[in-house]
Amino acid sequence: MIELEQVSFRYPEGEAILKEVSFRLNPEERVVLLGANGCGKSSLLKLIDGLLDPTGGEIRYQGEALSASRLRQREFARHFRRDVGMVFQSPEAMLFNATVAEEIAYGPERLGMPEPTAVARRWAERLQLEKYLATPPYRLSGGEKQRLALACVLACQPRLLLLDEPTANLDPRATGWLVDFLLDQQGLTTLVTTQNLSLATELGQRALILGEDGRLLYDGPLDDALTDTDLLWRANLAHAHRHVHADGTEHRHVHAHGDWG
Ligand SMILES: Nc1ncnc2c1ncn2[C@@H]1O[C@H](COP(=O)(O)OP(=O)(O)OP(=O)(O)O)[C@@H](O)[C@H]1O
Repeated sequence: MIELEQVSFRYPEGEAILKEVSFRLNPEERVVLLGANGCGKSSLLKLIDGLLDPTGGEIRYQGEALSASRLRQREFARHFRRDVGMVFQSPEAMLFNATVAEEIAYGPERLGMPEPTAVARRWAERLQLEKYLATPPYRLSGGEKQRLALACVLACQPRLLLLDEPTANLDPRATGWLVDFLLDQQGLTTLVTTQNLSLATELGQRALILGEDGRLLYDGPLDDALTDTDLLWRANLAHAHRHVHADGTEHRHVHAHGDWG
């Protein structure tokens, strides 16, 4: 469905963020993207969403190279934008309409889907936002904004869904809803970033782990990655802390993030 070949990226005047990253997402795969803060996960999702252009290598969507110039071509842009949806880590970045109802209806309307107002109402209900339909998005709480951002993207029925830390602001009920929703979807490919390794297992079976040097450290079964302390340590996804015993002796424990036992 989407293929990255030796993709490198740097922001203008910045250091290299991603170095020769290659992988392929197959239709209906559920993949979790893991890595320490600042290693380039959000940048990678933005590259796949066509919002940034690689500085090296190539990204292909259904066999066609993705680039700024290709995305200026109306037919391709329409088809790509219809198929691919992304929810940003900071939901504010994508909320700009006057009301929640208009915000959710915006995407379906632009894509020419039938009855965008009814679609917006339905998604507001699913994400328990119906009482805010006439409210400006900026008045919502952090978790409500996150649910609204999800509603906006899901209402467009994407085939490839890119979610950047989608549960960071969500309470357990909304997190459970999202996990169940994603499990129930047929024909959907998902790439999700999370710092919560306990939740990761609910979001995918395959893990991509980015190292702090911008290279892909691991591509394989999530379960295997989560039991590989050395790998997690190298990716800075594990932490160590001291245990002091009653007799005064000490020793260090290594834990994966999200597992503070
Ligand atoms: N617009 C930008 N211009 C320049 N540098 C940027 C920009 N956006 C991000 N960066 C830098 O790129 C690096 C990777 O950022 P990115 O947001 O992709 O990391 P991340 O893995 O998603 O981090 P986190 O887990 O903290 O969300 C960081 O060092 C960041 O400071």
